[in-house]
Amino acid sequence: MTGPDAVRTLGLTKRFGSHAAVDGIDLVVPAGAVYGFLGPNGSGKTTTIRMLLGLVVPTHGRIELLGLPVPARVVDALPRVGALVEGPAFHPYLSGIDNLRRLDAADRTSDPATSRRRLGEALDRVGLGAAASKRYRAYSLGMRQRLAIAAALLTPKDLMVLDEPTNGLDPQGTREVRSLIASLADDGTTVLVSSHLLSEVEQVCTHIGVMHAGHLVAQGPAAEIRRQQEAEARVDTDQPEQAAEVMRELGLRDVRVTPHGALGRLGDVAPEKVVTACVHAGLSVTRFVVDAPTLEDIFVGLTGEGFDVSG
Ligand SMILES: Nc1ncnc2c1ncn2[C@@H]1O[C@H](COP(=O)(O)OP(=O)(O)OP(=O)(O)O)[C@@H](O)[C@H]1O
Repeated sequence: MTGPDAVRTLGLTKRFGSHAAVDGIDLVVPAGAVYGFLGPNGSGKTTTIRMLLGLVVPTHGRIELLGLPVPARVVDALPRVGALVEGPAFHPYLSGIDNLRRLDAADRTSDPATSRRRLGEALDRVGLGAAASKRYRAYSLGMRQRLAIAAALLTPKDLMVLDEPTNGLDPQGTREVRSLIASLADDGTTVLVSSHLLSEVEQVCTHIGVMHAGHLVAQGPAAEIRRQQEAEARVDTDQPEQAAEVMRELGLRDVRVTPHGALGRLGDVAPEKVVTACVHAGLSVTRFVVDAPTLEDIFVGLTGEGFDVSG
């Protein structure tokens, strides 16, 4: 997709007293991305999202949403942004569709003439078409969260911002929300989704940003972060010291000698170069392995904290 990035911030900062909840972050969410905004609880994700949506005034920094400066043009940007931040209040004894009808009627920007069609489309969009007339109290947790997303989709959106949409959901509900995120992305909607549970979003993210203590400690395409951050090459040989020397000369970092050979972080060095250089140096290589770290490993390295993978 071309056009401006869906979200861009520069030096975005929020202080509460002397505490910087968000400390000078430069967030870039490209149009068309599913951006996983990850980090442990309290790392500043919600505060960032609230600033993006004009709900909290930044202490410093600039924000652009869909190419428009916020807060100056927030009124023009927000109708194109669907948000799930606090979750709308639904009436337990009303059906899903009646709940949406109430919300739509209360929205001064929506057109009553098209309400019926838009309600149907939003419910179908989240897979609740068949359960539209069931009472809200009979919905499962996953269905409730999908109805909240439908509420954000009553008018077409270019960007969806979902703050911890899988919080409190069982594995089935989590899968439902995840597949909904994937289908929103298929339709060209940019999605910014926050989570402290890596496993819940990593499968659907094209991009990730990792928050730690108010700082954005990593950001970029998910594949690139996986590739660049920590991939390690391991050479098994009966001449470990010489192998380590070759690896250092090639520019590998953190090179260590092991009982069976040597290993080091590849960085930008192509793995095949390691093998070629070892062979050229006259080493007999008995095994060569590249260990790509899991995102979990990377986050533990970046934040010093594990992500709760069980939920
Ligand atoms: N209104 C507020 N007043 C004072 N401190 C606040 C306020 N809102 C957030 N904080 C603090 O800012 C820090 C970041 O909180 P934030 O809610 O943005 O984190 P988070 O990453 O979204 O975590 P969580 O997933 O727990 O919501 C925390 O230390 C929190 O206590």
